[in-house]
Amino acid sequence: MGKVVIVTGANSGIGLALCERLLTEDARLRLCLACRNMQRAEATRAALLTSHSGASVDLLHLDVGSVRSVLSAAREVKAKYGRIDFLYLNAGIMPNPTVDIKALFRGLFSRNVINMFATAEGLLTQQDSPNSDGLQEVFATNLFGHFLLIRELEPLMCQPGRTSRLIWTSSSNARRSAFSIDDIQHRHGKEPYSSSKYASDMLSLALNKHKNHQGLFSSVTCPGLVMTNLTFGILPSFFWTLIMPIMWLIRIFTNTFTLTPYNGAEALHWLFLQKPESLDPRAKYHSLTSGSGTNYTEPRQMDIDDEISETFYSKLLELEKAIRRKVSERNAENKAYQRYLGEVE
Ligand SMILES: NC(=O)C1=CN([C@@H]2O[C@H](COP(=O)(O)OP(=O)(O)OC[C@H]3O[C@@H](n4cnc5c(N)ncnc54)[C@H](OP(=O)(O)O)[C@@H]3O)[C@@H](O)[C@H]2O)C=CC1
Ligand SMILES: CC(C)=CCC[C@@H](C)[C@H]1CC[C@H]2C3=C(CC[C@]12C)[C@@]1(C)CCC(=O)C[C@@H]1CC3
Repeated sequence: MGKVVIVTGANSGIGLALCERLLTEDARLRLCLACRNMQRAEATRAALLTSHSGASVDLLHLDVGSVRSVLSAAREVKAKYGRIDFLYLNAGIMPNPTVDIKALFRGLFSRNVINMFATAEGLLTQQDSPNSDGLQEVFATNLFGHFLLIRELEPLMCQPGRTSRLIWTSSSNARRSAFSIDDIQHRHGKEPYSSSKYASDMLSLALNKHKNHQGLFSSVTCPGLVMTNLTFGILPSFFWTLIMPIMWLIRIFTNTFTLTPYNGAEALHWLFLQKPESLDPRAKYHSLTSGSGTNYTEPRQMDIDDEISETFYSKLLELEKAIRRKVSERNAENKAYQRYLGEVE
């Protein structure tokens, strides 16, 4: 049987390019597109089948930012597949971004310019708010929903005699100083995106420590700067049109400007071809594109403290317990209400 690969956020950008690349790599793949918008997912499936006729492409309804949706999607996966070879944790959001234009101009004339373009350090802030589960939206989508999905699918991914892989789409914007262990959801700061991506780096390390002996391996990737819906949302479209030639020029000097989703998916695709035992759990695998347009993958060490990563993992397990309690209370209330309706009717 072909490998089972699930990709979250598969209907656009890097996720979609990855699906294209995986189907080209392995025609026997059983690919599952996990998306929140089924209309867009259907269109994506049709497009993939046009270029890869005969491929096996399933759809899964998953809003990774909603606890209820994650639990129901996980039930569907468990009923449908006997195994999962790869789970790509790719869906992500950056709501209400603001670019500090002054800092951008200052940065342009400083020695830090390359680092600024590679990481957006000091340039970007976002506004976040709580969702209907009471979790901060960015944390819920970029991190916690994926964590809950992993927890739900652990029985399928930790089977004797088999290995399963988790591959996160992190970012060069992930920064230790944006994350606080006392505010893991980033309720009080202005860099929820950076915090959530740093959180995924730490979680990956902790998962390797706790799950490698059960055959579950986790890796972190950075796609570089890619022009997708997410990045187009950062600045007005006329601005992007104006600076696009400059972006292609900068790319000659900055290998992190991968720019196209195909290039950005390089490390995600490369990891698909590697044996998990050969990978470094402390490395982030970067998609890079040289000035001449050649794609390659390079591991770079992550700035993570083992103790904080362990504390973070414990905090996530605690939060999971609290959320599950809330869900079962909500279910009990709903059942009681349904019973009451049945009695009065
Ligand atoms: N573009 C870049 O430069 C970089 C991107 N990344 C990361 O790459 C990943 C992919 O983003 P990218 O391709 O750039 O951007 P896109 O906006 O094109 O893709 C994001 C995908 O995530 C999906 N998504 C968002 N929220 C949810 C949700 N609640 N449930 C399910 N799916 C959801 C989107 O679905 P929908 O179409 O319904 O919105 C979309 O398919 C993200 O994690 C992002 O943080 C990392 C570094 C750089
Ligand atoms: C003159 C010129 C080229 C201006 C563009 C400035 C900024 C809009 C970009 C510079 C670095 C970029 C960047 C990202 C978004 C756009 C920039 C801030 C990301 C934050 C996008 C999402 C990520 O995960 C990482 C990217 C790092 C670099």
